[in-house]
Amino acid sequence: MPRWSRNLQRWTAWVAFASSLCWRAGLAVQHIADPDTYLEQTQSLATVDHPRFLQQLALLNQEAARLTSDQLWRLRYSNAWEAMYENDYPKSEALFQDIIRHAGNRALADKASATLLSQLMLTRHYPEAFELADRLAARLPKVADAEVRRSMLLNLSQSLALAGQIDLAVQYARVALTEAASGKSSCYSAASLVAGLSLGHRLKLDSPELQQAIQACTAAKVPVFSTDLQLTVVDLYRLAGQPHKALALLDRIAPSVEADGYAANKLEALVLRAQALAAIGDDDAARKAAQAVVAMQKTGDWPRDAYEVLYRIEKKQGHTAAALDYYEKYVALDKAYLDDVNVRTVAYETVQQHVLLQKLETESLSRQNALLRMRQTLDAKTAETNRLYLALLLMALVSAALWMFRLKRSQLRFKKLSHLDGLTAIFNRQHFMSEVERTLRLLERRAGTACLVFIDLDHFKHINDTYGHAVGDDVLRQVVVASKQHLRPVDLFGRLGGEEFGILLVECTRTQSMVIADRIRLAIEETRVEDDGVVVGVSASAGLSFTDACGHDLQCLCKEADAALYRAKRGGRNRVVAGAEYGCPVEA
Ligand SMILES: Nc1nc2c(ncn2[C@@H]2O[C@H](COP(=O)(O)OP(=O)(O)OP(=O)(O)O)[C@@H](O)[C@H]2O)c(=O)[nH]1
Repeated sequence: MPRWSRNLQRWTAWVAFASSLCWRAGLAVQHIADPDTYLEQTQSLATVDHPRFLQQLALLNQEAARLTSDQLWRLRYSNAWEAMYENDYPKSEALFQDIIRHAGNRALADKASATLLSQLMLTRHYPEAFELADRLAARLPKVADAEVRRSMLLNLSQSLALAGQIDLAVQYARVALTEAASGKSSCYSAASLVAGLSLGHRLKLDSPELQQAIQACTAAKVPVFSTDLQLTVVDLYRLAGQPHKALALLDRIAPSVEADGYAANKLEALVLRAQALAAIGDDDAARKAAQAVVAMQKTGDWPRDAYEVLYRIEKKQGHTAAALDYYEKYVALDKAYLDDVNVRTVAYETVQQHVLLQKLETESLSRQNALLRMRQTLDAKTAETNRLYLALLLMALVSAALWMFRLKRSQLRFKKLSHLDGLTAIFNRQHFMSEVERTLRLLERRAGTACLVFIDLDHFKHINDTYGHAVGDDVLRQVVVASKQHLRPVDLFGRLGGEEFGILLVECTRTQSMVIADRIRLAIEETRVEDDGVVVGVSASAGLSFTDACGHDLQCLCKEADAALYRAKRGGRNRVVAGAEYGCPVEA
């Protein structure tokens, strides 16, 4: 079994370690003159000089009142890191979450997210870890800070490798390696790449990635990582069935393992030694090494592999009871390991399904929104079209009403014109007669009186013949104007034809009618029309008939008025003659 796959705790521990080492170590600062520098310098001491880190952190917490809001958030990050270091995971998680949600400092929130991811993996909170990994992966393209990016890339690589996503894990590690700016960061990134390849069973003794990582970590003087990579080589010898080479290398790096004082490497070296010794048949030495491992740690992957070595040795030597005891212990720890692998895989798959579902829901929601927006646009367009139709309808209605109004007006005008004489604009014969008839009917009902007057211009032919037809027309118009001046609105006035006119004087006695008719005659006589300096005059004869003689019979009235007119002409013209009173015409 490759060492990376059996050793989650070991890997997560050094990823966190690598993340913390990213912070530049500087000179010691004894007092807080510049809080920004002091904060940065304190965090850089976290792994290189932990007691001093604690001392400075305490001072910073004492002086918290002097810090700005942003400095307080950075102090909170150091407090969270310390809580994580002390295995107070609930406290560190609460602090990291608070920074992620409320710090308002994007770079600090990203840094906290990356560190929290490493903690969630370490504490086996896989669903939360993979959800956070998903968010970090989405956030990664927007992260500009090189150190925060590397921390995110390393943690993503680790968590994805442990979820069985080797391709992605290797890809993230390669990106981190490409972006590595310093010797140390090259070492961490190259080591991460080796870890990913090893977990995916893709690492060989001659893999260039392994040589590159060893060189990078040796050059950068990161002994813990150099030793760790040498242990990887030992493991590859073991897997390749070369236990002697494995033991030789273990002997060579033993001083470094001791000098580093890194417990995980010590345990790893012991397990590998036990396995190699067992492989060459040195059971006693193998037993001793394996027992040293279980003495140091009771649970986890190292004791599991140690128990396996012990079980095989006891079995080989026929110590059935001891073999069974070790076997049970080995199986229990192996089951725990396999369970953990399953939990990781299921957690990763569940998170991916959840993310997919969320994406689908978001897509479906955005589709619904688009549909809603289209519907709203359509509704707005329909409303606009309806308004347009309404406006058009209104315009059509107004136009129709206007057209009808004009039609009616012109109809009325035509009707009025059809009632009038074209030359003089008084009633024409037909309308005059019908109006006289209607008025007589009204008068008859209330026993009113009326006088019908027929007027005929004298020798009008002579005027036409002498001065022309146009002068004759002028004379006709002037005669009408002069006559109208002696009529009331209630009286009816019409042109009966040629130079002949009719008047109905309403509610007039015989005497009053005679007076009015004579005034009209005089007015006509006084009418003058000028033509090229020549003054043209005219006279008229009139015949009257009365309702007191004819009753309200139009025919009788016409006949009597006509007869009276005839008599006026015969009598010498330019005069008014009344119709018979009981048949006797009276001459005015
Ligand atoms: N200028 C003009 N002349 C008209 C019009 N209508 C009829 N006349 C003329 O009026 C004249 C009427 O002539 P007559 O019927 O002989 O009557 P008169 O000449 O007036 O003679 P007495 O009625 O007997 O006095 C004719 O010459 C017609 O041509 C018109 O609208 N305009």
